[in-house]
Amino acid sequence: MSYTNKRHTYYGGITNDSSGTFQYSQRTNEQRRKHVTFGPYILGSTLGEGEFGKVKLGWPKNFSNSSATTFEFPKQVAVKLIKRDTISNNYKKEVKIYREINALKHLSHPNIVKLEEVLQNSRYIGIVLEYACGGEFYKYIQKKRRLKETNACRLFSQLVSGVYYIHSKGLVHRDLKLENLLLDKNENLVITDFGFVNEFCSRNELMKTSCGSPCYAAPELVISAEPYEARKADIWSCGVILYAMLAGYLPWDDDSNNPEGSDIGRLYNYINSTPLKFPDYILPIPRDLLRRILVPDPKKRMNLKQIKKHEWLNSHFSFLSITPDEWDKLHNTQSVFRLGKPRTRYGSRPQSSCSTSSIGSRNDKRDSLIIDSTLLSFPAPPQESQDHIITRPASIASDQRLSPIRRSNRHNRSNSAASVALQAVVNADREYALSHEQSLSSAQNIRQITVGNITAGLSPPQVVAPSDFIIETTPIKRNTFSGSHIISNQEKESLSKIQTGKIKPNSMKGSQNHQYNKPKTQNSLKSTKNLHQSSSPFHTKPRPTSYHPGSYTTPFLSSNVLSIYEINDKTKSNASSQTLNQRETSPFDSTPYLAPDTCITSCSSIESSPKLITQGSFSVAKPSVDLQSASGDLIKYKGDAEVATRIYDEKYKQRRKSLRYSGIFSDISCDTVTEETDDLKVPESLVQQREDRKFIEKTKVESPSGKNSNGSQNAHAPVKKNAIISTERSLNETDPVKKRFSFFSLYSYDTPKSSLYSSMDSKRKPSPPSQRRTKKGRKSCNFRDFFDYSLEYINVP
Ligand SMILES: Nc1ncnc2c1ncn2[C@@H]1O[C@H](COP(=O)(O)OP(=O)(O)OP(=O)(O)O)[C@@H](O)[C@H]1O
Repeated sequence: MSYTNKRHTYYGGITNDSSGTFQYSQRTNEQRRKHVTFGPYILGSTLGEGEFGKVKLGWPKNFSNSSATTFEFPKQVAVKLIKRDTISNNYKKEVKIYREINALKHLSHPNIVKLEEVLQNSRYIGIVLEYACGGEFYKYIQKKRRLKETNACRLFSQLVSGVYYIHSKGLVHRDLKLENLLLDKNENLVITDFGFVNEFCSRNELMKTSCGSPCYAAPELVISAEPYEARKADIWSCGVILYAMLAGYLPWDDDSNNPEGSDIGRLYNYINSTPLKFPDYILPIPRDLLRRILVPDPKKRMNLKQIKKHEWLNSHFSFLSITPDEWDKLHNTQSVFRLGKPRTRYGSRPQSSCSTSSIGSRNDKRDSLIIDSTLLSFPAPPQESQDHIITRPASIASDQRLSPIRRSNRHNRSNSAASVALQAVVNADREYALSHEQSLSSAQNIRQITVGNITAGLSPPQVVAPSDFIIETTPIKRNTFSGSHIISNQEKESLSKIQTGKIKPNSMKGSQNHQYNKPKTQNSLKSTKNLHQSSSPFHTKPRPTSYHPGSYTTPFLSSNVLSIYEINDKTKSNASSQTLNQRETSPFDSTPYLAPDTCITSCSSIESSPKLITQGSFSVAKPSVDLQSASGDLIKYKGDAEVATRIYDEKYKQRRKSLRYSGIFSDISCDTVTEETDDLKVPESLVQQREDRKFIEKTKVESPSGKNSNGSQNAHAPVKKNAIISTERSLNETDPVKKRFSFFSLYSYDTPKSSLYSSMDSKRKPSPPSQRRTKKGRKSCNFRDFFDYSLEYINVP
């Protein structure tokens, strides 16, 4: 059965002939004219649609095949196009974009989506991201109904490694969920959507802004008005994701008093009071891990360090023991340390970059560490990202909720696509089981076979791009029950080779570590099956979605939750009495005070071609103002004569050449937070910034004009208003103001259905930047202003 995945269609002159081999066909000028371009990229099919607009597949305009005999695939990217006018009046959206870009520039990890660059023209901002061709993770689970333990273990390890890395940088994701996970061509997990990212700055610093989706949000975000430990909230979300991987549905959705999950307060009370339940097929060891992660009390919840050491993840111990510093160094040494795709029955080589790998691993045999030489041959810059704001859900009909088919390609949080999809799978299962009560066991087998066949049929063409050569560092031999891969000595050697200097994963003793007596996979599965059989047909599976935002009805907040916030509002001091609405309007609100490094140059001409606005590092200087301009926003490709405008300073160019696979540059001042005990240390630079802030604040109080009591110019005045801007912003984060109401940040800011927001929006009419000040005196501004401030900041000598 042939398989054409339209989503990943490459229109750049490749034809797929009947024999399954790709050929390069000469593009005529006529064909070229049809191409829509954005800066140096030709845009292809729409990969998805989100809050900010479409995400398009892209590839370099001026790609030329260097080899006459073989075809090399151009590097594909995902271009997230954001219409400037959709964000110009929406500060929250501005902030999300800002956060996302800034965060991604500091993250360089194989399981975190990579920001290539950011371009803009007069109409669009384009965030160019690494293309995760494996598709959306929730669809992957949906296709498989639930993941095998080995596969779930592998993917969860990657999630943990990625999240640990994020935390090590002093950041927290705050919106981890299935919808924000993608897969790369090797079926590795890719964490995306850093729109809610924030920094936690110091040990146990608590956050005030609740983010994330209700299904994945830690209970403390909802049922308590206290600031929360953001890393622990991320860990909760990881637990929910793991549960969904293993069970095929989300936990805590069987409250008969709240069958639709429409009362969020009740749901979270239910979570707090009801022990976690597991379907029979989840085995004791992963159960144990889940029980320790999904603990409502964040203080009792496992931290990532403990999770990494859990028995269930022993087979991935070596991978998990690679420290954030080591990841950074690995990337800085021009070597790429990538995870290989689990072997499929079609062979071990990776799929072409044009293909999708979301079909899933068939064998789950490999989790080897691989040096992907293709990556060495491509100069690649920083990283990507995405944003998510959850739209205030409309109440959807139950039939809609059950539909596995999304109405459109639109990535609509209001329907919590992952939840809906998972629910549909489970419902289908249930229906099936009901209609085949007497022969459930055999029916299940048949279903499995059917799924297997479909999967096989859908497998993409097996094309080996010459550049897809992978060096597997060692033959894989397993000695664990799950078939998970353990790094062998040979691998260790290879690993050490690519690590220059003293880089050595701090612990490579994984192979000795997981020889505990777990049952063999087959047995496990067998026993699972038996259990499943025995429990059917009376086994009532919990519904797959306790909470998808689409299920909320109008009073989506339970009164008890609401009252907490009302009380908080009343008790706010004068200084902190600004309403939530007002707080929400500031683009600086809860924005990380990491020095902004995004350079948006003002577009003087209406029609200007996209310009590079992100340069990969906080220390990169502002691009020259006299940016070239050429015609065209999203323009039809007019042939080679058209020169794409792309701004690099020479220094940046050099860096991009010398560094592969990441936006982590050697001169980045983004410290790695290392763990001492169970908690992470604060980066020194952050401590310093905090001290500076305190000093500046003190100075401002003493003398607003920047002069000290002696009338002389304050010694720190040269730190300039830029630092003060940063200070003001970050001070806001540390205000002793009570936590802002959780759900306001969960829903879109301008959805007409949101009555809560409609009133806010009316108060949020933008005024000229110079006039805009919140009650706290923080200056707020539009997107352009916002980045201008960023520029000022980074230009401080
Ligand atoms: N790097 C990528 N590779 C492949 N597909 C992607 C990539 N980034 C985004 N997509 C696709 O585009 C869809 C929408 O992207 P994204 O989630 O980033 O948009 P968004 O504006 O943040 O919207 P939302 O907040 O509603 O999710 C995703 O669901 C995914 O299918």
